[in-house]
This record gives sequence, structure tokens and C-alpha cells, in this order.
Amino acid sequence: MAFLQVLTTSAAVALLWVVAESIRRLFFHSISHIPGPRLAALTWWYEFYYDVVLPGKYIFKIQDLHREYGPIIRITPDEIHINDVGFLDTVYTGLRDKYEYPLRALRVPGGVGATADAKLHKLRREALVPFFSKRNVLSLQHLVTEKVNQLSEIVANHAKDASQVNLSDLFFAFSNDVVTNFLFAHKTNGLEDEKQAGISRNNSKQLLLGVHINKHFPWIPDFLEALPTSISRPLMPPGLIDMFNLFDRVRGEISGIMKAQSSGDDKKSDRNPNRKEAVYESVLVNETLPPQERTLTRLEQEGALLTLAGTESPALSLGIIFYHLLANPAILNRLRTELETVPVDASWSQLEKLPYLMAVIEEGDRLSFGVTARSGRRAHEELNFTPSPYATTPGTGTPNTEKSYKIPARTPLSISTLSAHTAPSVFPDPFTFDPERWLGEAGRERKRFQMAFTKGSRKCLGIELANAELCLVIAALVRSFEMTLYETDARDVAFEHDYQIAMPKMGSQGVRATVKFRAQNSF
Ligand code: HEM
Repeated sequence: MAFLQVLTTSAAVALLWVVAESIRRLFFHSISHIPGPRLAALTWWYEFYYDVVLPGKYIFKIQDLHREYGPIIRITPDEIHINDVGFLDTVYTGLRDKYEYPLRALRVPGGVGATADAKLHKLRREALVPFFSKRNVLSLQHLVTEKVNQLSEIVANHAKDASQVNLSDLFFAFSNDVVTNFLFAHKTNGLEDEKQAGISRNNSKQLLLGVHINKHFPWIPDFLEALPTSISRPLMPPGLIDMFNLFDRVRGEISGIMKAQSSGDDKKSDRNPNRKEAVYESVLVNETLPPQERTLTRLEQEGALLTLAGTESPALSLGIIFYHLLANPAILNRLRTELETVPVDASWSQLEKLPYLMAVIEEGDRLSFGVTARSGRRAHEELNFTPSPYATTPGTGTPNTEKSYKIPARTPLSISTLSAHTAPSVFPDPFTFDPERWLGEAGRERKRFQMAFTKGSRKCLGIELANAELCLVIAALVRSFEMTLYETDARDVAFEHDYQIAMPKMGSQGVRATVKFRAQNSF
């Protein structure tokens, strides 16, 4: 009887809380004046439905909502989305914290990219900046060319025996090898086994398929990780196990550096026969970083996120670029003509001066949509949004496009890359691969709307490395091989699902091609 009473009272209290909280969210919340669907303002289950059930579709639904409600909308109880590239600088530059809620998806709070607080982020980022400088990438360019040569040899073997090649698998292994060898003293050679490359790419994809669950129900992965390894490992997706293996390798490397530094013996040659400085060498001795920033756990997470960031995005851009080059012979031929103006073994510095090659890369990055998840920012000051001339999706119902809206300080705010890269005022015919749009004065002007690497203080740290990789791979493969798409269509590279990065149609096997040598090949 007493139990029944407790149950009834608890249910009544819970109901009362739900009613009171719903009234608060709808009528008394600091952003209740922002237009949008009532259900999205009321509950995160609205987002959950499009993120998890459909899945990975909320980012597309948001664009539909803009067509209905105008350029500024409330997309969850706490969050605003803006569909106006004229407001990009206001959202992404200046002192901005990241919004903590979506960062849960990645589960690596120690990584610079997953750091919410702007001041802590600045500290962490400054420790890494010298390592990612153009100068350092130039000095380590041989690590990239070594892998480009290996990649070219694998493709040449396919040309010799007239077999198909899965370019997406190879690009994944390539960028994973490059970023690992660039960051750490230990080396990987994922390219040596094509079959394993396919398995690793798929594992990484499985890991990313978990991001929405991690965000909506962080207690599920917390619970899994708290279980004894013998129970949890069989339940985990293989991508997570790959991630743990990476943690182990990174931990071993950091411990070695720590030991050597504390014993005063930091002769790199003893522990690192490659005489290659690891990203941690300078971080560990960086006195501006407090001791808690130099712990094993923090640095392990940093290393894991750097590896993930440096693997998926360049591989994706390369896959997209090769699909469009092979599907558009006129673009391919124009690129080849330009590449013939530089030596066969042109360096990155020579290649990055070629305007058409750079336009092809710029367009591939645009259609990769960079990080597709909403990368929410919180301004420390109140903002005021008035639609700019770039806001081209006026509401169909209420005439709210001319109206200004106050955005309270610390309100999570974003403009997704889908919204920015398909803004008709800047990118007409947005889903067409058209490098031309990046040429000349108009092309230069357009660059301020390129959000593949985002902008402001949180801009990608790996831009130089990514550009070196893309230039060298495209030049090598385009010059040496004639490829024809094999059972690959536009949906194999289209942005169909948002899982932090763009995913194509479910079940896609990636970009596949048959290969022949070109007449003037160097093999
Ligand atoms: C085409 C290739 C790449 C693209 C499109 C890309 C895109 C991005 C984007 C959009 C962000 C911002 C994420 C956010 O605000 O939530 C970012 C951050 C970052 N990227 Fe990349 N990335 C690429 C390659 C790389 C490479 C090769 C590395 C090397 C490790 C790298 C390392 C990083 C790091 C460390 C951050 C965090 C920066 C910070 O928070 O201060 N990226 N990247």
C-alpha cells in the first residue's frame, strides 16, 4: 500500500515537472521568441527522431524548417540554427566557446577539437600550432611522398592485372598512415594490406555510426566502458576496439617520452630510430600547459582525436574528387593539361601554385561538407541577428525575414556546412562539381564562405597537411593512370547522412574503378 502511494506521488511529481518545464520551454525560455516547430522547442526527442530513427537526417530537416520558418530557427529546446552565410563571421569568429552537448558524441574531452571552453582551447591549441605549421609540414613532406609512391604502386599493380581498385579503401589507409607517421614516432603501414584497409575503413565507419547514440544517451558507452574488458569488448563495435588499440600505442609512446625526459635522457635516437619528433615532444615540455594538461589520459585522447580527424576528412575529399574527375572527362582533361606544365615529380610547393588543381581541391572540400554535424558556438555577449542579403530562404508563412532577433549571450548557435555550402546566393547549382567557381576574383571572394575547415579560432589545424596530401595524390594518380568508374554512382559520394562527417547511401562500397596505364606513365 505504502509502495503504491510512493509510486503515485512520484508519478504526480514527475507529471507536474513535465508540465511546468514544458511551459517554461515554450513561453519563458530565453529563446522562446525564436521561430520554429513547437515540438523541437519542447523536447530533444524531436532531434533524436531525425538523428537516430531516420537516421542522420536532422541536418537536412533543419534546411526544410528554414524554408518554412525563415532564416533563424529554434532547433532544440536550447539551440538556434541560422541559414544566412552573411552571419558566418559573427557565429564563428571572436571569443566563442563550443557547445558541450554535441561534443559528447566524440567521447574524447581531452582533444583540442572537443574542448568547449575557449580559454582552455586556446592553451591546448597553442601547444600544437608549431607542429602543424606549413614549415613543419614542408620539412616532413617526405612522409607524404613516401606514401603517395606506395599508393601509386598499388594502383599500378591493379593496372597490370586489370583488376578493380577500391579507391576509398586505399585513400583511407593512405591518410591514416600519413597522419600517424606525421604525428607520432611509431609508424603504421595500412597500405601494405588492401583487404585490411577495407576492414579498417569499415570499422571506422561503424565507430562513427555510434555518434548520435553517444550524444543522446552518453550513459550507454559510459556503462559499456565501465564493464570488465572481457565482457565489454565483444559488445563493442570493432572501430572502438581499433581506437583502444590506438590509445595503447599512443600511451606506450608518451610513456617512453616521459621517462626519457624525466631521466634527463631525451636523446630521441634511443627510443625513436626514425629520429622523427612526435607531436608530444613539445607538448610535454610546454611550461604554459599546466600539469593536468600533460597527463597520459589527456594526451591519449588528443592523439586519438588527431588521428581520427586526420584520417577521415582527407580520405573523404579524395574519394569525392576522384569520383567527379572520372565522371567528368572535360574537368579531368583540363586538370591534366595544367599538370603537364610542371615536372612529373613536382613538389607540393609547385603543385599548390596551379590554380585549376587548387580549384578542384576547393570544390572537393566543399562537397565533402567538412564536419557535417552542427558545430555550435556560444558567444559571451548578446548578439543581434538581422537577415543579410545572403539569406535566401524567406519564411513562407509569417513574414519574419526582415525582423531582427536578439540572441542571448551563451545561446548555442550554428550554421551547418550543408547550409553554408548550398547557399544559392554564393554557390548556385550547389550539388554540381564545378571547380570553375573557385577561379578568378569571384573565386577568391567565395573563399570566405568555404566552411570545410570551419573558420575563426577553431579552424582546422591540419589544413596544410591535408593540402599537401591532396595535391600530391591527385597529381600522381591523374598523371599516371586512366581510370573508369566501376559500379559507382553519384550516391556513393553524395552527402546523404550526417554522422559527424558526410556519409553516402547506406551500403555504399565506396568509389571503385578499373585502371589502365596512361601512355606516358612512369611505371
Ligand atoms: C580535407 C581534410 C580536412 C578537413 C575537411 C578538416 C575539417 C575540419 C573541421 C571542419 C574542423 C573544425 C571542427 C569543429 O569546429 O568542430 C577541424 C578541426 C581540426 N582538424 Fe581538420 N580537417 C581536415 C584534415 C585534417 C588533418 C589532416 C588533420 C591532422 C591531424 C586535422 C586536424 C584537425 C584538428 C587538430 C582540429 C581541431 C582544431 C581546434 O579545435 O582548434 N584535420 N578540421
